[in-house]
Amino acid sequence: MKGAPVAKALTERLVPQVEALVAQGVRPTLAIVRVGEREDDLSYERGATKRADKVGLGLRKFVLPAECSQEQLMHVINEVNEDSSIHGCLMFRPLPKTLDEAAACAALDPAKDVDCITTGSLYGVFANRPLGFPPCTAEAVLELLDYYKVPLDGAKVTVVGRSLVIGKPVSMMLQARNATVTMCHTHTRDLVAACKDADVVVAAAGHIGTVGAACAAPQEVVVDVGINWDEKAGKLVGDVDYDAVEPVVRAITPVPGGVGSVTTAVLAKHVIEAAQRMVG
Ligand SMILES: Nc1nc(=O)c2c([nH]1)NC[C@@H]1CN(c3ccc(C(=O)N[C@@H](CCC(=O)O)C(=O)O)cc3)C=[N+]21
Repeated sequence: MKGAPVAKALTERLVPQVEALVAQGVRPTLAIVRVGEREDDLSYERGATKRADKVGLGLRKFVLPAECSQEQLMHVINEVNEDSSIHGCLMFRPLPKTLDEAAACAALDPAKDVDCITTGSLYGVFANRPLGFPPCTAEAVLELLDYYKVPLDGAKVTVVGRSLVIGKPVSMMLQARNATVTMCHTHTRDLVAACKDADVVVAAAGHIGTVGAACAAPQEVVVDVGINWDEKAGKLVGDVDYDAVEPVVRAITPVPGGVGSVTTAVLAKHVIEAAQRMVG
């Protein structure tokens, strides 16, 4: 299951919406806030930049060194908040450990929160109410499954990983679609059994090789959300051992070229919606 056709279908719907806003004198604009040079952040930034070009979004990049102070970061977030030509903000996470991530997230104007980093938006996801936007990556997982007509109602879905960025919210969103969700993590006793028994496995652990050959079964649809830098191979890889799992399972997403490309399309969709709401 490649991401490109899903992203293309989404993008095609977005272009006329951007044109309509531009005709009203508003160019929907995304601010990217990046601290440091993490490979997964840089990958997202490359993808988002290409997507912004395709869709016709404005893009403003705010880059700080990994050793920056909390004050410098807060200053940037404030600048994003105050600038009325910016409609949405994506701040890459995790931030370096020296920074207070929760305080930085809380400082963003909720109206510009296109990736669900503020508490109100998160509440919306957990309460299944349309407040703000869900995380782009979590929504991308659902867009991808819908595009490829993978049934969710009553399906057994195993989510591997419990982060606030992806594992927890995607679990809530799958549950809202009436899936029976099993959340697995580092202390799960039998990850292999939880995966082998599932109709859908969402791998979002953030570690290379979390889902290996032993987890694969013929009925499984595997969505690999991981973006890891493989030092040995010198390339980006997911959480799933693709070569070992792919021959066994019903379907699987590649990395790169899977969820990531859909994520950038969802991000563009959110920025446009944020701009539409601000125009009124
Ligand atoms: N607040 C926050 N939310 C995130 O969702 C988040 C984050 N921080 N930090 C970094 C990771 C990583 N991530 C990616 C998303 C898309 C691509 C993407 O578009 N990938 C292209 C390839 C782009 C390239 O590498 O040239 C693809 O898979 O085809 C990559 C990585 C989201 N993350």
